[in-house]
Amino acid sequence: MVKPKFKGKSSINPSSSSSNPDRVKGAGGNNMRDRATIKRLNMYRQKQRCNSRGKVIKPLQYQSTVAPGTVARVEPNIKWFANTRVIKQSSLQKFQEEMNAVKKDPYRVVMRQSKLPMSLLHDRIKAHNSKVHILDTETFETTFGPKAQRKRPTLSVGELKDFAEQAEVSAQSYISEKDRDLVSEDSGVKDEAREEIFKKGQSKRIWGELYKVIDSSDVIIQVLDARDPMGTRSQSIESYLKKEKSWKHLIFVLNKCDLIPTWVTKRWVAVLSQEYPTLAFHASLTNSFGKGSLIQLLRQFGKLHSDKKQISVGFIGYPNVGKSSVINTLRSKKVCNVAPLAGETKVWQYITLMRRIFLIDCPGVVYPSDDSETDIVLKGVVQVEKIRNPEDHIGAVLERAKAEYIQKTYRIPSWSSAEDFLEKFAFRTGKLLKGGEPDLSTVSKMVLNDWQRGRIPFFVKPPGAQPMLEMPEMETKQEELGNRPEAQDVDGASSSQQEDQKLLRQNEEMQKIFSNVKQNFGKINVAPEFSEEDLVPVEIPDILDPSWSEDEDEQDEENEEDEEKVEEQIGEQQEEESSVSDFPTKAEKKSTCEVNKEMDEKIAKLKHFLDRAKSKHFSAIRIPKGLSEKVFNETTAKQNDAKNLRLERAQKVKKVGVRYYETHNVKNKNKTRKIPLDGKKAKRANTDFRIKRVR
Ligand SMILES: Nc1nc2c(ncn2[C@@H]2O[C@H](COP(=O)(O)OP(=O)(O)OP(=O)(O)O)[C@@H](O)[C@H]2O)c(=O)[nH]1
Repeated sequence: MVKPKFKGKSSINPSSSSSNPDRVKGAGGNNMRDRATIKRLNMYRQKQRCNSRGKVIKPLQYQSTVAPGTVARVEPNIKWFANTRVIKQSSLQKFQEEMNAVKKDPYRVVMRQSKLPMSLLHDRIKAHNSKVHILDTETFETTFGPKAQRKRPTLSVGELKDFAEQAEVSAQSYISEKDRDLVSEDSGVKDEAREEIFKKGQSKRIWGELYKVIDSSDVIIQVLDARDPMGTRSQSIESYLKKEKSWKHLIFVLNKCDLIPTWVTKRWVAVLSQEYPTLAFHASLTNSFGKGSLIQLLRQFGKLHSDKKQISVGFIGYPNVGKSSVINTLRSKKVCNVAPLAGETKVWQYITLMRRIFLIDCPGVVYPSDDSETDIVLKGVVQVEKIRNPEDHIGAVLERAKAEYIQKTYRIPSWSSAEDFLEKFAFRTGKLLKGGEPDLSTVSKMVLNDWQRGRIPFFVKPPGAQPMLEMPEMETKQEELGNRPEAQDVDGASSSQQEDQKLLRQNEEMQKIFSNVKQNFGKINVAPEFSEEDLVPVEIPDILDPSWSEDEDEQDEENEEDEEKVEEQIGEQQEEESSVSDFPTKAEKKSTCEVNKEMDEKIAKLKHFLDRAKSKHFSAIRIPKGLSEKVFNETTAKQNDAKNLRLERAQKVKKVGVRYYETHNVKNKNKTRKIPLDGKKAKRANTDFRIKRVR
């Protein structure tokens, strides 16, 4: 039977176009759009068609369901309000006041912010974004009622005369250079566009990396260069963290403390601690300072976040301040690439410190500032090799560093200008071009390299803050908290009080963490030799007081244990057994043999450090008095022993030699050996020689 032919229009579109939802599967390859996507795309693509009089003749797909001209309304849905809760005005006010107080305190932390209605707080801070809360300040009666009082603008002056005086004063103090809105005539001369190298560390990519690190970290460590902490500090990032990510802990690490006098380190730590907890640090695999304290601090942070599986610690900061070096020091091995060139770290990097603590290295970021090209170069952001006119920046070096240090470092007694200095230096080092011209560019690069690597002693003087040894602020805060009524009335605590107490406990823990961290700055091995003037004799009782040193020793032991744990834990997690063996176990520590061996190693390390420092033209090394005496006494004793031994041995050797040559009448042993004797003769001579010896 013949099948009747279908005469009507088929509802299935046989086209294989990518906009056809009915097309045969596989027509567009494996990556075909699904039916829903095609329908959605078609919906976007459609256009309504109108006739010449503007009447819609082909409405849009969903337009056809409602008659043209109908006012449609979106159906309200209960789901829109699912996440809201109503609270009283007084509760809101209480929350805002108390939370604000906690947020302003750098030593207190609000935990689990995502579970709190923090937006209510932000709403109040950003007043310009929020609605005007008239009812907060004015009652209905006073604003709208029959007794309404007209709101007056608040002026700082009462009379027109005062107002005119104020205007005059402000006109006198006006500085046109600081006026950003000042419209000036185009003189046709413009500043030359900055070279690309001076924009290093400012790219979108680097900022992206920074924000990734901030987002992923629970604790953020801002590494600062001890020589210029304020110049390498970013207050904009700090305020960003305070505003947007205030639940993250921010601490400062003052690195490269070995390049500045100890009293300066102490002052800077005191100054910076007033804003954020600050630790002094010297990053080095063999000779570090502050490693134990930092590890201890991080472990305490780990305990504070016991509800989390692990915590991440992000290291942010200016390029070349030593972020990667600090991480390497904490891990006691080279896990991050380190170089005296800025921009060595290109992308963020995760490193395991312990099973529960991860470190994140971040590329160096240059924060927006008014720094000149010279400032940028001297802060170590630009690679010296890439600078086109290095001699332009030498004047600033000679200005910033004391003439005394320059004289000592380069052995040039005097100079009249930067060019004169460079010429003298070029002649002294023999850096000359064809025809005996001094190679100013090469010597300038040498000076800039020395500056960036800390070979020219330099530091920015700290503001005259009093050394704050015991962090009195912490103590007062502790007292305040202790005196709060909530803290004392524990028994009748309701659920909100319990929350308060939990917060209080966390705060107390935080304070305990910082109060446990004490640093003995006297243990920093300051490398450059500073003049008497720079080594201001500031009284540093904790360095000279023996009890302090004992404390520190104890802490050091604890820290060593910490390090053991770090290594053990890493060893368990990763298969890096070799690093574990670097640290002796307690059983090993007990054997005197091992202790001696350790001491020998330490002495060798110190000697090695001294040699290296000398080879780098450091004119002297400052080692803490107690330590240096101990180590050098031992070294001298050892050297004396070795000398005695050598002498004894030499005498013995001499005796044998004397007897041999005396008895056998051989004038020169070597000569006898060197005489070319062929065949049997040589053999016989040797045999004779042996026989003679035996006899
Ligand atoms: N004297 C001294 N030099 C240090 C110290 N820490 C780091 N350095 C040196 O500073 C230079 C830069 O160190 P890095 O660890 O690469 O610095 P970074 O901050 O990671 O640099 P970027 O990769 O540019 O972000 C290296 O030459 C280090 O040897 C320190 O405590 N003392």
